[in-house]
Amino acid sequence: MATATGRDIGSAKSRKRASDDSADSFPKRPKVGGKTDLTRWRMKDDESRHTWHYLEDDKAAEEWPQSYAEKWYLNLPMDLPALPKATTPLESAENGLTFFEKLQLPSGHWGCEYGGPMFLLVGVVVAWYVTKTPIPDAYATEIKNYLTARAHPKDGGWGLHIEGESTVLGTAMNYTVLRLVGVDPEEPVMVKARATLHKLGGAVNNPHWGKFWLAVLGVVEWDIVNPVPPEIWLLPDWVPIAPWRWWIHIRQVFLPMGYIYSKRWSCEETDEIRGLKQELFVTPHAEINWASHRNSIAPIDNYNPKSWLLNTVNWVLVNVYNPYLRFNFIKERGEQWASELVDMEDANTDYAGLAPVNSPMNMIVCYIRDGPDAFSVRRHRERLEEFLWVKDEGMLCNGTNGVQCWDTAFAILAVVESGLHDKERWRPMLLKALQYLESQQIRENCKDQEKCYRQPRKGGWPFSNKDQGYGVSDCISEALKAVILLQKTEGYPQLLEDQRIFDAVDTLLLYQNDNGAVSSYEQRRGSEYLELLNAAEVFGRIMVEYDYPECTTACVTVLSLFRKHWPEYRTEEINLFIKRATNWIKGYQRPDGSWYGSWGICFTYAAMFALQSMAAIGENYSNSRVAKRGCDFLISKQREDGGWSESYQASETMTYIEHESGSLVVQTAWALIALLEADYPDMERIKKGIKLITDRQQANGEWLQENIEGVFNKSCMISYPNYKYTFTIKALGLFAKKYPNEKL
Ligand SMILES: CC(C)=CCC[C@@H](C)[C@H]1CC[C@@]2(C)C3=C(CC[C@]12C)[C@@]1(C)CC[C@H](O)C(C)(C)[C@@H]1CC3
Repeated sequence: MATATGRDIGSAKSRKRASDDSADSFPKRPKVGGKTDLTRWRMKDDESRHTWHYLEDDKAAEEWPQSYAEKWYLNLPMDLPALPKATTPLESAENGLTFFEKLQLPSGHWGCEYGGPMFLLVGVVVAWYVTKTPIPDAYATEIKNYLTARAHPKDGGWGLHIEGESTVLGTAMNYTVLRLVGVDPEEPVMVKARATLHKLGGAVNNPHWGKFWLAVLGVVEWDIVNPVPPEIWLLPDWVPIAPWRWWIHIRQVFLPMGYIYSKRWSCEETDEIRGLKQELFVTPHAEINWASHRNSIAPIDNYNPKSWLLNTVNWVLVNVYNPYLRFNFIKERGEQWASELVDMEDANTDYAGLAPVNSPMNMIVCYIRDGPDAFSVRRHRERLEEFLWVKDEGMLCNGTNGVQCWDTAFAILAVVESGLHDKERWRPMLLKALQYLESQQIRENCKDQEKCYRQPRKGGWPFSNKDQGYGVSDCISEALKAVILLQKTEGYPQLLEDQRIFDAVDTLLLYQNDNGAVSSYEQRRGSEYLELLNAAEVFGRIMVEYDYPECTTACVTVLSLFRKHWPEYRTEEINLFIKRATNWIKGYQRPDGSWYGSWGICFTYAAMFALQSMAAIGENYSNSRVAKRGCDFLISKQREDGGWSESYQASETMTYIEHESGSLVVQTAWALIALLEADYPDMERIKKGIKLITDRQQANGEWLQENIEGVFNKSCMISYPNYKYTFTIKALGLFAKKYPNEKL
C-alpha cells in the first residue's frame, strides 16, 4: 500500500497480527464507521456532572425523552414556535430569555460544548487505551465523525484548535486517536492526514507534549522526550524556579508527566501501536535516532521556541545528570513525592482533576502504581467521561468538565442587569440558578492545603463545578455578584447566610498581586523569567500567573457591590483592594486606549471588563480620560453595519485584527456593554449595534452560533456557546434600562 507520500507501509490487514501474548488482553476494536442516531444520545445531569449516554433501544429512548437542551446541543430541530416579533430591545431580550430558559438543566445551570482545542482528546483516548478501558462503539463512531468533520478542509490535518492551520501536534495526535478507536489507516481521512503529517516532517517534529503521549504508547522511545524530572518537586520552596510557583495548569501537568517520564513507562505493543510506528514517520521506525530528535519541531508548532536556558538545562539533564548523577535514591524520592502530590490532587477533586490534560495523566500514574483494578483507576475512568461532549458533528473533548458556574452566573447577571429579575415570569428560572450556585460554593479548604501548595478556597466558586474544586478569582466574583444581587431582591430566599458571603470575600481578597492586579487561580508566585523554562512550545505565557484586566475587574465590581451592602466588613482592605486594582487597570491601558484580553477575543472582550471597572469607581466617558480613550478605541473599530468583529489572530499577535467573516453578535454585545457602562453619549451609535443584534435574532428567540469566542495562552481558541445569549441579553437589557423609550 502506498501512502500519499509514496512510502509503503504495508496493508493493515496483511500486517502480522500482534503477538498473542501481548495483544490479547487488549479489547479488540471493531471497524468503525457510519453514524449513530443523534436522537438516541442523552446527557445526564447528575448535579452538574455531565455524562453522555447512547440509548441502544427504542424503549429506553422512549422512557428518557430528549430534552430541549439535548436537542440544542445536538443541533436537532427543537420545533419551538415563533415568538411575537420584538418591537423594543427589552422585548428582544425577553424573547432571547424565553429561548435560553429552555436550555436550563434540571440542577439549575446551563450546559454546553466547550470545544475548540484539538490537543485534548488524545489524552483521554490514550488513557483509555493504555489502561485497557473498553471504548463503546457509539463513542468510537462519533469520535471518528467529529475528527473527520474537523479535519482541515485544505489538507486534512488538524491544528492546535479548530480554527488553526494544521500542525504536527494536532495532526499526529488526532491521527493517533483515530487509530486507537479503530479507524482503518486506509480510510480517506487517514490517508489525507498522513500525507499532511509527512509533509510536516512526521511525528518526530512533535512538540514536547505530543512526544510524551507517543512515548506512553510506546510509539516513540523515551529518548525523544525532553526531560521532565520529578526531582524538581524536591527543590526547597525558596528556590525561584520551584514548581509551586508555576501556573496551576503547567504545574499539575508536569507533575504526573514527571512521574511517568521517570518510570519511562510505555504500553505493551499492539496492532494499533505497531501500525502507528509505521504510519507516523517519514523514515523507517527502526532507523530513527530518537535522541537526536529531542528538539526537532515543525516551525508551525513552534509558537514559543524554547529558550537557550531551557535548551542548556535539557542538555545537562540528558548528558550529565541522567547518566552520571541521577542516583536511585534521588530519583525515587522525586517519584515518591510526585506520586503523593498526584494523590492529593485526586483527593481534592474526587479524581475529576483540574482539566483534561492532567486528569488522564493522573489516571495513568494510578494505573502504573496501583494496578489495573485499583479504586483510583476505576474512579478516574468514571470521571474521565465528564470531559466528553456530543454534538451534531460527533464526540469531542471539552476544555474542562464544563462551564457550569461561569455560565450560570452570567445568565443571572444578564437578567438582573436588564432589570427583569423583578418580573414573576423569570423568577422560577432565576431561583433554580441561585439554588445551583448555592450548591456549588466550595465550603472547605483543600485537604493538606499547604502540603500541596494550594491557597485557601473556602467560600469560592469554581469555573465548572464544585467537584473540580479550584476557585478562580473571576468565577468567585461573578458568582458572588449574581448571588448578592438576587438575594438582595425582594422575594428571593437567603440561601447563603452572610457568613458564606464573607467566606467568599475572604477568599477573594487573597488573590491580589503586589501591583494591584488579579490573576486567575492564585496570587502570582513566580517571576515572569520562569517563561525561560517554558517547555510546551505551543503555548506562550504559561509558566506563571499573569495580571488580567478581566479577573481584576470582576473583583472590583463584586467588591464594590459587596461594600454597598456590608459597609462594615473589612472596609479598609476592600477599599484599598479596589483602589489598587483600578489603578492597575488604568496603567495597563495601551496608548491606543485598548486593553489586551486573555480569555476572550480579545481587545473587545477586555474593553468590556476594563470599562466596567471604571464605572464601578464612577469614572465614565465624560469625566475620565481612561474611560473616554477606551470608548474611542471601541468606536474606532465599529463597522459600517453597527457591529464589531475581532479575529482570534488578535490574541495571537496582540494587535487588533478584524475577522474576515464580518460583524459578530457576541463581540458586538461586548462592545455595547462597554459603551453603555461607560455612559458613551452617542446613543445612535449604540443603537446601530443593538439593531445588528436584534436583526440576527431568530423567530424563536435564539441567536445562531458564529465564530469562536474564547482563548487561552494566547494561541488556543475555545468555544463559549452560551455567550451568544448571556451577553446579547445583557446588552439589550442595559440599553433598554438606559433608553426605555427607544423602539427597534
Ligand atoms: C495548557 C493546558 C494545560 C491546557 C488545558 C486547558 C486549560 C489550561 C484551559 C481550558 C479552559 C481555560 C481556558 C479556562 C481558564 C484557564 C485555562 C483553561 C482551564 C480560566 C479559568 C482562566 C480565568 C478566566 O477568566 C476564565 C474563567 C474565563 C477561564 C475559564 C477557562
